[in-house]
Formats: sequence, C-alpha cells, structure tokens
Amino acid sequence: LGKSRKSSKKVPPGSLGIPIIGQSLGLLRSMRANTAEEWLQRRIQKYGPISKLSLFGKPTVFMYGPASNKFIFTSDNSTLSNGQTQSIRRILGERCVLELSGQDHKRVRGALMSFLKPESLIKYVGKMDEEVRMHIQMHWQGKQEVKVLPLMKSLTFNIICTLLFGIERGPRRDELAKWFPQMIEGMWSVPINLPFTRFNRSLRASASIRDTLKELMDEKRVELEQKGANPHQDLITCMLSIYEQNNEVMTEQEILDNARLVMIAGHDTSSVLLTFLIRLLANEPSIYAAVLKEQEAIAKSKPKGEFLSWEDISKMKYTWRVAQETLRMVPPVFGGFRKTVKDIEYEGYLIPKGWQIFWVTNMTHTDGRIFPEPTKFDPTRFENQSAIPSYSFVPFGGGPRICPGYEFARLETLVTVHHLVTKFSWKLCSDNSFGRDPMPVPTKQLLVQIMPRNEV
Ligand code: HEM
Repeated sequence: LGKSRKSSKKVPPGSLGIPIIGQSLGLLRSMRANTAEEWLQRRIQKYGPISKLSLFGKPTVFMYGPASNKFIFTSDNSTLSNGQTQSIRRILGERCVLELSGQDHKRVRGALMSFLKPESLIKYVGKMDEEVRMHIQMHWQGKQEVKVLPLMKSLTFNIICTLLFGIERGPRRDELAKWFPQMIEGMWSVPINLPFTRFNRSLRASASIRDTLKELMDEKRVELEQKGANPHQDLITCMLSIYEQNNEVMTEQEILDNARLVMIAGHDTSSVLLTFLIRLLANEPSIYAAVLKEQEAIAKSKPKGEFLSWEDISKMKYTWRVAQETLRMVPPVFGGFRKTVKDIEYEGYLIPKGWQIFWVTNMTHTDGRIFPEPTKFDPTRFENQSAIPSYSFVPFGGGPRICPGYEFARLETLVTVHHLVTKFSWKLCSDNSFGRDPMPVPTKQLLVQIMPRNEV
C-alpha cells in the first residue's frame, strides 16, 4: 500500500464538482427518477470503473464489481473505517455501531446479535405471527383497496416496537412513529443545518426520538433493578443489563444511539422488501401460485389458528428464493460508504486519507456476466447458492459488518407473506414504476385492490 501523496500515483479521474454539494444533488435527483444506475453507468463510460466525485460534503471514490465489494467489505480498520457521511453521523450519533470499529464494534455488535441470532429468534416466532395477524385484521380484512408501502412500514415498525423494544401500543409508540419519517428523510441529505433544510428537520426529529428512548430506558432500568425484570425481555433491557453487570460495557449514549439505529435499520428496509414482494406477486401469477402452494401446505399441516413455528419457517424455501430475487432486483439499500484512514493505493490509483469510498448494491446485481438476463425475474438463480460468486449478491452487505438483522428480516418477511397469500389475492391499481428517496418508493405507494381467498 502506498506511503504518501509523494507516491507517483494519481487520484482516480473525475471531478469533485462545487464545494460541499458536489454531485450529491445530481445523484439524488437520478435516484428519485430511478435512473441512478444509468447515472453511474455514464460515469463509468466517461471515467472508467474507478472515479472520483464529491458526495454529501466529502471527496469520494466510486468503485464497483465483486473485487471492489470484497475490498470494501473486508478491509480492516487500519485501511478503511466505516465512518458514515456527516449527515448520517449527526443524525444517528457517534456511538452507533456504524461508527464504531475494532473492539468497540465487536462489543456493541455482539450485544445486538445476542438478540438477533437465530437461537433467540426462535422464541419470537409466535409473537411475530401475532403482530402480523393483528395487522391484517386491522388493515386488510374487509377492505377493497390498500396502500401497501405505508402499511408495511407500520407493520415492521410495530414488530420492532413489540419484539425488540417492549414498547406497548399507545402514545409513546405513536410519538416515535410520528418522528421517524422525518428523521429518515435527512439521512441522505447535504449536511447544511439551516432552519428550512431537510437535514435540520431530521436533526430535530432525531433529538425528539432520543428523548423518548431515554425515558423508556430509565423505566427499563427501574424494572430491571427494582422489579427483577428478565434481562432478555427486550433489546434495551438486554443492553442495560450488560451495562450493569460489567461496569461500562455499554454506555448510556451507546444504548441510545444503537436503539435509534436498529429502529431505522430494522423497519425501513424490510418494509421495502415486503412491498416489492407484494408487487411482484401481483405481476407474476405463476410465482404467486407456487408461493401459495408452499404456504398452503404449511397451513394445512397445522391445527387452525396455531402460530407458525421456526420449523414451519424453515420449510418456506421457495418463498425465500422469491424474496432473494426481489432483493436482487430492487435492493432496499442503494449502497453505502467507507472512509480511508490513510492514503491508500487501489488498482494503481492513490486514494487520499479521509476520502469516502462509495459502493452500490445494484452494480453487481444487474451485471449480466454475474446474473444472466438480469432484467428477468428468476428465483431459480438462488437454488444453488454456492454458484453465485462471492461479493456479487450484496443486499445485506458483506464481511464483518454484514447485516446482523438478516435472520430477523427473513423471519418477518416469511411470516407476513404466509398470511397474505393464504388470505388474499391482489391486483395493482398503479403502474410498476418507482423512485428512490433513498429507499425505493413505488408509484402511489403501491395501491392494490384486494380480494379475500377462502380460508384454508
Ligand atoms: C430486508 C431487510 C434488510 C436489508 C436489505 C438490510 C441491509 C443492510 C446492509 C446493506 C447493511 C450493511 C451496510 C454496510 O456495510 O455499509 C446493514 C447493516 C445493518 N443492519 Fe440491516 N438490513 C435489513 C434488515 C435489518 C434488520 C431487520 C435489522 C435489525 C433488527 C438490521 C440492522 C442492521 C444493523 C445494526 C447494521 C449495522 C451493522 C454493522 O455495522 O456492524 N437490518 N443492513
């Protein structure tokens, strides 16, 4: 690796654009119009596979392909740090797991994983099932039309509140639900903190959420210390109990910053996956029929009304392949950033210390050399997982920071699809287009007409 700027290497080609704003607005505009992949392709044609630009206030190198993904996901923190853009850091806080590295990252990630690992999730399947049934009863049954995206956001938000945070339905949950969209809006924004900016609104929302979570945390602490609550009853109590047991294993700020992160990371992404799965099932009757067949067989094998079990979930193999193909074609996370901690050399270029590196999920997902006929929806691609080259299918990232919520997302997706397909069929009332903000948002938030099926 290169020693310093004295190295004869040049920084990658491209332009840094105008100060602070750089190319952020161009990228965001194309994401909104769902042409960001073309926007990036034009850069590649002009500058080659590795180029510089400026995004969200910092000089940035964009690179793509399985080798670049591997470099980005597996470099250790002596080369790349996971520091987020200024906007994300200010909104989520400096001690959230995205900002941590080395031992700190391992420790906090370990605390989150103790809740999100399959051995713990087994206990939640029934509760998850109950949340989904309640949601369907309240928002689908007896309706002729529904707007899918906002419903899926509310479902996954409620799942997180019940399962991970132990927040009951009521004013506190409503308060959080009110601030959340506003906080998320500013994550991919230019960090200009003036009263009328998206960024400013987002910072204010983030502070209100922090206050609410602080109140919750104080109550959970009392429950834990004075009422002997089970340390594993929810994620916050679990993080508090680590703190109590082993002086300062997690600080108060770490608990609050990570609670806020998990609330976003855990519901905004899975709601998009569910929405696009529902869109796909409307468009592809033969796939809907195959998913229905798998889910009906499971429903018929159980006494009516009994909750799904972990074993039932593990039988939903075809349905999960359909979800994976949906994640390939419409990955909820567009991409992400790392930061160089020293001057580095990559593929003959110098990347100076402190620059961002930008990876983009779809660049490998839509590469015909990796996924032949990439625009065709084909869940059989995932029948043989080992045939997919490493670091090419990256909806959950990769390496030591691969999404710790993978199993949780899989569980909530499968439980929801089970209930929806066995109870309803549906037709789109809108076209198939969508934009990114930065998460994919379908036209009319995916309005569908729903028809009840005869219960199995
Ligand atoms: C379909 C659903 C989901 C998708 C597509 C998704 C995607 C991702 C991606 C791409 C990353 C890595 C970003 C990077 O390396 O730059 C990530 C990290 C993360 N995700 Fe997810 N995620 C999903 C669901 C969840 C859920 C349900 C949770 C929690 C309950 C969660 C919690 C996290 C956390 C805490 C991180 C940071 C991990 C670290 O830095 O060590 N995600 N996710």
